[in-house]
Amino acid sequence: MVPPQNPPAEIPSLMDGPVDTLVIWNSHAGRVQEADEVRRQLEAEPGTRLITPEHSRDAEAKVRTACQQGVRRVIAAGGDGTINSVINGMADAADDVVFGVLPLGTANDYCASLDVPDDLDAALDLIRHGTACRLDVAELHTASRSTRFANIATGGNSHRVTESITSEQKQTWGAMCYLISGLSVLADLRSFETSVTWDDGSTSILPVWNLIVANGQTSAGRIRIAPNAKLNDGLLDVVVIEEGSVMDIAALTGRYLFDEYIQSGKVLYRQAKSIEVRSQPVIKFSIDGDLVDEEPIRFRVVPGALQTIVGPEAVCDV
Ligand SMILES: Nc1ncnc2c1ncn2[C@@H]1O[C@H](COP(=O)(O)OP(=O)(O)OP(=O)(O)O)[C@@H](O)[C@H]1O
Repeated sequence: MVPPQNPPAEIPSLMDGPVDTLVIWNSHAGRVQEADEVRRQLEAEPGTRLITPEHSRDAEAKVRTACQQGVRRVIAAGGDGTINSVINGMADAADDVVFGVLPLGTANDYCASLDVPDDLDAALDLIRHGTACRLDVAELHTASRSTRFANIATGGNSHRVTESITSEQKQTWGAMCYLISGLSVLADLRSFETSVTWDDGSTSILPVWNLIVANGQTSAGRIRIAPNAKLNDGLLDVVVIEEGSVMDIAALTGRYLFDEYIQSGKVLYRQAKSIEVRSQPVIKFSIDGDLVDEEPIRFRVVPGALQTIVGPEAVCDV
């Protein structure tokens, strides 16, 4: 990665101050069993407080309080679900509070875009010595709720893949569980008559199999679903897979095929600052297993929302 446009922020040292760093440790995350040693190291860092909330809403509340009390950085130790709980808790944090990730999740798709290494020692090293860039987050709004997400929301048939995966399957199969579950959904694909209103006011009406709203590039176990997505371009990448052929079906589960398929132009791929979606029947959207089934549903990007620790090959616009 070429150096970022904005000069990288200095990351507060773990050695600074009495309550410097809050770590949200998700003991339900897929790889948490491998992480005892890293946990010991983090707990021994001066100025670091590690907590293990039982639910994402507890985590969000704890992060919000810590930010109000002046914490200087917050680390999500978990997968994409943990990351979302932390970034929601950081929504009103001061501009200079730094966000980082220790990838304890099953797939950790957002970390692929951040270029946070899977190896936990290397990831801890990045937290200690890496640089931070101001990155976008995505926001979802319906009449009854608003929430932020870091990576990707998937609607249509694809949400049924993540919905059907249990934590036991994640522990047993790792990222492979997404492929196994994807194959089981193929027998029963549904079409959704969908209207997408874009930020320029135009509307597309389409028979949709899947609709993906992406901030990061990969989903469902590192499938590169939004290859043009950049983490600080101030845009969401919208990928619409229309009802189609057997090739479309293969594209839903084929890791490499999907890349080729997107590039073949058979998929509607567009970037926007915001979109509004309505459909018949209602498309349920999943944000890492958190289900939203209310319409209309509006997505928008929050440009430069979070000072985030990134690796050298992060997919940032420079
Ligand atoms: N901050 C949190 N603290 C405790 N539990 C959480 C938190 N965030 C999410 N959870 C719960 O833990 C489960 C697993 O979380 P997470 O998504 O972070 O890991 P994963 O599913 O193993 O990884 P990935 O989503 O990257 O494949 C979630 O489905 C949710 O029930």
